[in-house]
Amino acid sequence: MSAASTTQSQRENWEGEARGLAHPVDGKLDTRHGAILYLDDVTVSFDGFRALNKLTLDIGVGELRCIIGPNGAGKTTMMDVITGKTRPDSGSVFFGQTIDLTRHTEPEIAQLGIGRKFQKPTVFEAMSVHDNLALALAGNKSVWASLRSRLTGAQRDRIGELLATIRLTEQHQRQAGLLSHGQKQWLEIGMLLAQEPQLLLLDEPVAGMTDAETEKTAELLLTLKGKHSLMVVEHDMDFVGSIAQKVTVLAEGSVLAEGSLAQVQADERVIEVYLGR
Ligand SMILES: Nc1ncnc2c1ncn2[C@@H]1O[C@H](COP(=O)(O)OP(=O)(O)OP(=O)(O)O)[C@@H](O)[C@H]1O
Repeated sequence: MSAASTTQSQRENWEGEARGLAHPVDGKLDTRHGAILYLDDVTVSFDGFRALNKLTLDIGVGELRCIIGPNGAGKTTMMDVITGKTRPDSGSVFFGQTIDLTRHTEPEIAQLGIGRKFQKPTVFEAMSVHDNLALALAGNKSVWASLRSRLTGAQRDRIGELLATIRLTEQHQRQAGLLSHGQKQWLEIGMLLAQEPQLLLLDEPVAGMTDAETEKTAELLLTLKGKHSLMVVEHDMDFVGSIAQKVTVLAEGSVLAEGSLAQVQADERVIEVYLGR
C-alpha cells in the first residue's frame, strides 16, 4: 500500500495546516488505510555505501512492531530517516496517507506526533521525576517559564496518569539522577508520552536493564500498544518474544524477513545473517 493515491493538493493542504498549528495531528492524521507509517523504496547512501537499500515497510495503527537485525543492518539509519535527521536519496516516507516526512524538519516531525527514544536516557538529572514530566508537558515553553507557572488541574491529572503508566508514582519527588537505569528509561518514555505521540520509536529500550526491569518494560510497552503505534529496535530476543506480534528483520538495508518471532527464527536466511546456528 502506498500513499501515492493522495493528491498533491491534499498533501499541500494538510502540510500547510501542520506548520501553523501547535498540535497539528489532533484528529487529523489520515490513517484510513490502516497504517500510520509507510516507507517505500527508501535508499540512503553514505559515500556510495547503501545503509538503506530500497527499504519498504509499513506500520499499522496501534501496532507494536519489533525490528531486529545484525549490526550495520540500517536500523538506526531507518529511524534517522523517519525522524528527519537523515534525508533519503530516493524513496518516500509517509506519516499516515498524506504527510510526506521528507519535507519536514526534525522538530516539525516531533510536533507532528512522532516521538523517538534514543538508547541512552536523557532526563534532567537534577530535577525531580515530577518536574521532568511537568516540563515535558509544557512542550516548547521555556524551561523557567514552565517551572514557575502553576500547573492546571488537568495537567496535574495528566502527570498522575503518566506516573502510574511508567510505574514511578512512588518516586515522583525523587531526583531523576538518583533513579536506577531502568527507571530513568521509563521516565524518558513518560516524557515522550507527555507529548502524546501517535508513533513512538524506541532504540534498544532494555539495553543495560536488569531482568526485572526488562520484564516491567515489556509490560509497559504492552499497555501502550493500541493507544500508540510503536516501533522497537532490540537485540534481546527474550524481550522481543515477550512483546512482539510481528517482527521485521533488516539486513543490508532491506527487509530480509517479516512475520511472527517464531517464523523469522525458523527462516534459514535469518539464521544465517543474524541469529547464528
Ligand atoms: N553518518 C554515516 N556515515 C557513514 N556511514 C554511516 C553513517 N551512518 C551509518 N553508517 C553506516 O551505515 C550502516 C548502517 O548503520 P546503522 O547504524 O543504521 O545500522 P544498525 O542496524 O543500527 O546497527 P547497530 O545494530 O550496530 O546499531 C553501517 O555500515 C554504518 O557504518
